Amino acid sequence: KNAPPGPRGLPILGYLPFLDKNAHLTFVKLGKIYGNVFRVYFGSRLVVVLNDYDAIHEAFVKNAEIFAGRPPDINFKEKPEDNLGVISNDGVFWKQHRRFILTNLRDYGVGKLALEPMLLTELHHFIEVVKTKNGESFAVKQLLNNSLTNNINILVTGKRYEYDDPTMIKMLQLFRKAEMLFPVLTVFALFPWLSKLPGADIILKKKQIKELIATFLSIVGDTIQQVKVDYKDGQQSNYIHAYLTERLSRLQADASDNIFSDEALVHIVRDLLVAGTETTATSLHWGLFYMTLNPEVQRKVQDEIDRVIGQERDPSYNDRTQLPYTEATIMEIHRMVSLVPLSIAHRNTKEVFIQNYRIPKDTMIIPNLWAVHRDPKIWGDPENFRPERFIGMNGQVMKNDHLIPFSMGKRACAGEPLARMEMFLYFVSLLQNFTFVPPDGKMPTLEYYPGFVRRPIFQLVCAKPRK
Ligand code: HEM
Repeated sequence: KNAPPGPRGLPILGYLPFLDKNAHLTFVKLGKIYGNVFRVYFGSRLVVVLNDYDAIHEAFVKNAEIFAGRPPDINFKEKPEDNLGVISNDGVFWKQHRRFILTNLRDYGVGKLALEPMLLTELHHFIEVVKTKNGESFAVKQLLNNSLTNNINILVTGKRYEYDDPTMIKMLQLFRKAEMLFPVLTVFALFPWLSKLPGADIILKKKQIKELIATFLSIVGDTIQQVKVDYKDGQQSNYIHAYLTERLSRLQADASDNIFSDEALVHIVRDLLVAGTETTATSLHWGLFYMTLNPEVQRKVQDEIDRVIGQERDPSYNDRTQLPYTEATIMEIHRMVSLVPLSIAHRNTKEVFIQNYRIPKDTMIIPNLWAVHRDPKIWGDPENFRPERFIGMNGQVMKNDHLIPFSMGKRACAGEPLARMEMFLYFVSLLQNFTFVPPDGKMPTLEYYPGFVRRPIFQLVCAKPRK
């Protein structure tokens, strides 16, 4: 009764055979037929899709506590002890770990000027390497991964790696393998039951995924062991040290408190490294394509940077109030990219009504962030790359609540302040130093691989030095 409407699927398979490999596009079409809260069946599992801003806001903000759950099986977990990370967990474990991550990142100066020197040091290394390309075309993603993984590594483990350090090389190989497996990992995130079918080992590369996860956890485990060597009681100089201190003080207060544990630490560090590298690196990758494709926008951003910062001084996060057009361009990149188009699935922990539809307890909830960012009712001309849409009459940045690349509510991206700082400093520094032109005379295409992160298929950029 009062269930959301939705298409009929096939027996057993549900709507699965009718989904585009980019499910967000299928959902936009279904939204036009069934409205912006509709249901589909993935196999026998009920899924409710929230397909516009109002529906997502009503669920994730107005009913934040109820929608803060995650489906228990979305993250390729075979045993309960595989579920010790922060991204795919919920309940008390998730709440306490999430709070600890947010407090820690804030304490290390994330989102504030205190973090800037660290980010700028890493950024200088990155810019110097881009300069060595001498205006020739090159694949930038690997380098972005190098640099952005260093930022999150310094915060979490206290370590920075040279780009040719064996640990860095090993980590980046894993990121590359993970990227290749994104399409199948997404299949498992949405249809976990498929992993139990005969043939999943081969067709869905289950074995490779298991190996990848095991190798990643083992590298993280080794790193934690190294970081522990110089740990002294009470130290908080990086996330791992702070975690050990917190665990100790909890145990002193209550010997049975096992929420903070050695095993959980490995999974959480893994989550932070993965979430903190791939996302910002891919957003910047797209950003450079949009600059290549829109030279007049690039010129305006560069003029603004030259006027406010000049060619010599490093950018500062404080400059953003003086760089409205640059800020607006970064916002437009986030909107066009919609990096995680279907975010990460949520679960409602109680029965609830959204837009008068009854959503039974424990339903898998998918917010279509892509649909919000391409909604013509909000943006008018959503297909056009037009930073001016974020500039008000007074020439200042005009925030728009409908821009939600980090999602909304209690589960919104825990790294948003870090990502915003990185996006600003890297983008400004890149355009201060280089002009991006079509590599080998070819315009980048905007095609992307299927998967929960929209990754461009085109790889090359060409960075012409400006000085
Ligand atoms: C442009 C960059 C980024 C984008 C677009 C992005 C986007 C997202 C989105 C859409 C989610 C899911 C939110 C939800 O479930 O409703 C998420 C979760 C998360 N992100 Fe990010 N993210 C970015 C960068 C980062 C960085 C740099 C970190 C590093 C700490 C990070 C850490 C996390 C974590 C830990 C979660 C899980 C939060 C939870 O489940 O409570 N992200 N992110």
